[in-house]
Amino acid sequence: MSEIEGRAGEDIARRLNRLLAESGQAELDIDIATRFEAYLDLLVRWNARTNLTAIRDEDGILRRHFVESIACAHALPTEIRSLLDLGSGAGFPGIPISLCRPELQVTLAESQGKKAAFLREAVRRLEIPVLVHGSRAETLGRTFDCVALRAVDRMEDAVRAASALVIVGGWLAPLTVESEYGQIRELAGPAFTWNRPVPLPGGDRRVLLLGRREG
Ligand SMILES: C[S@@+](CC[C@H](N)C(=O)[O-])C[C@H]1O[C@@H](n2cnc3c(N)ncnc32)[C@H](O)[C@@H]1O
Repeated sequence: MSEIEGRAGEDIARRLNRLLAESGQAELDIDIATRFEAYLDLLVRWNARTNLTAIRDEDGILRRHFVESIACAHALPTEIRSLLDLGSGAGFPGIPISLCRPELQVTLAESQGKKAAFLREAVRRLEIPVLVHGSRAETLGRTFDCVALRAVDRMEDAVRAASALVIVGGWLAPLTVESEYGQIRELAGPAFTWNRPVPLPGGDRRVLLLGRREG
């Protein structure tokens, strides 16, 4: 077993905490880290027969999906109470956010039926207070304190849809690459003012953008 795959005898919860420490983040309480282990197990098993995420190996999922989503969870404003993950796919970043920020009412919007079925099963197994909306986010009929989005195809449509679902005084939170900052600002429009981008772990100039809706 290579160093990248994990140290011999190291369980997933400990491996996740080691990766978090290596990326400068606080380690998770062992009960939360163990729930991430259950999530990983479910995801890998479903992904073997349903195309939930192109990243299929445990180490890739831990590094690319879990560590980045956990960093996002801790960087989101503390005052928010409701959060929508628009285009959640296999649950990123919404499920890690719910595990790390249990005070939040999290909604996952995912329009593909198989992915939404996976999300419902994950929410049931992990016993997290998360609502799964198995349709397009635009049909939700309500707004949120924060709308996060990550790797959603057709960025123009996604950013416009996400912007419209943020309450006045709330936050638009795209996880993206630094080079897309200008385009996202433009798409969100003049109602938003933007904080300095928050660097995300893992390289590739990945950032969390935080735009506050002023009107
Ligand atoms: C490439 S996946 C990314 C998933 C996840 N956010 C991630 O970072 O791994 C994008 C997902 O967004 C979903 N999607 C795109 N637009 C959507 C919308 N308006 N409402 C709900 N789901 C949407 C697609 O069905 C797809 O599963």
